[in-house]
Amino acid sequence: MSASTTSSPAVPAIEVSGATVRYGDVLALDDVSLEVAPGRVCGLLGTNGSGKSTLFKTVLGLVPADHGRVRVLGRTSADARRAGAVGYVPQSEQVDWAFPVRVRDVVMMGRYGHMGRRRRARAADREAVEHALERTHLSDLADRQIGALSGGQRKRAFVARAIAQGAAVLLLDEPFAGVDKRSEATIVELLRALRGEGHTLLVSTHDLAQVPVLCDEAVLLQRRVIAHGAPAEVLRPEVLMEAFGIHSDEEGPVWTR
Ligand SMILES: Nc1ncnc2c1ncn2[C@@H]1O[C@H](COP(=O)(O)OP(=O)(O)OP(=O)(O)O)[C@@H](O)[C@H]1O
Repeated sequence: MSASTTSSPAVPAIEVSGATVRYGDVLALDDVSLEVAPGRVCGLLGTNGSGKSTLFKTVLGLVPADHGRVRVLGRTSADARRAGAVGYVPQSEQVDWAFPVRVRDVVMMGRYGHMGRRRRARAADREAVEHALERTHLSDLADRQIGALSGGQRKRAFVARAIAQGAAVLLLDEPFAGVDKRSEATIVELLRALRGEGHTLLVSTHDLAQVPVLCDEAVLLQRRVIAHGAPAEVLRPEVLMEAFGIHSDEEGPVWTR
């Protein structure tokens, strides 16, 4: 399935300009500006609490910015969500895994925007769900309760939901956290395929070794944007050391705080 909402290359897929977000006294984002062009994969890097999830929620319009402007494919966040143009894979901690729902039902949620008010699934919706389950290698687990899956399988179920939605812009909050190497490889392969189909991806990760493999560009966030550019530029040891106190060893970059 190719990206369902296309746009002129001149219109950024994601545009955040001067966004400041507070939770009470906590300043989570401070004057953040970021543009991601359509069809690009952008890695979002930062230590715990640096504002990555807040940035996703701001792009989705779930957390309001005190100042600044957010556009997704030239639309407001609310319009982009209504049009199904933006899909979200949340962090695992943000999901209630005890909620009694089957994997197939989770993936079907991605189709809600395509259904009428009564949310009656049509053949096209069922086909999209089966296709997404196949692409994420979850067809055999489709009738299981979501809470009865492994961490990696759960992640894949949410990626499947975003695929079924057909969103042009996908926001993935730590898709590799807590997944084994096999699920990680499946997810990387999928994300690359989605990129090849013209989707735009913003992917947060603590796995720095994954960034040059997957991403066209990377952003270092520490409440503010510290650096944004090609992975090789952003992952330079001196930039990481200055921003986060990260050093490299023979296995790649290592977070030290
Ligand atoms: N609902 C909330 N209420 C109050 N403070 C919050 C809330 N959500 C996040 N914060 C605070 O905002 C800051 C940014 O949090 P955020 O979750 O965006 O960071 P993150 O980079 O996604 O972190 P992690 O890597 O641990 O997921 C942190 O100081 C956090 O404690």
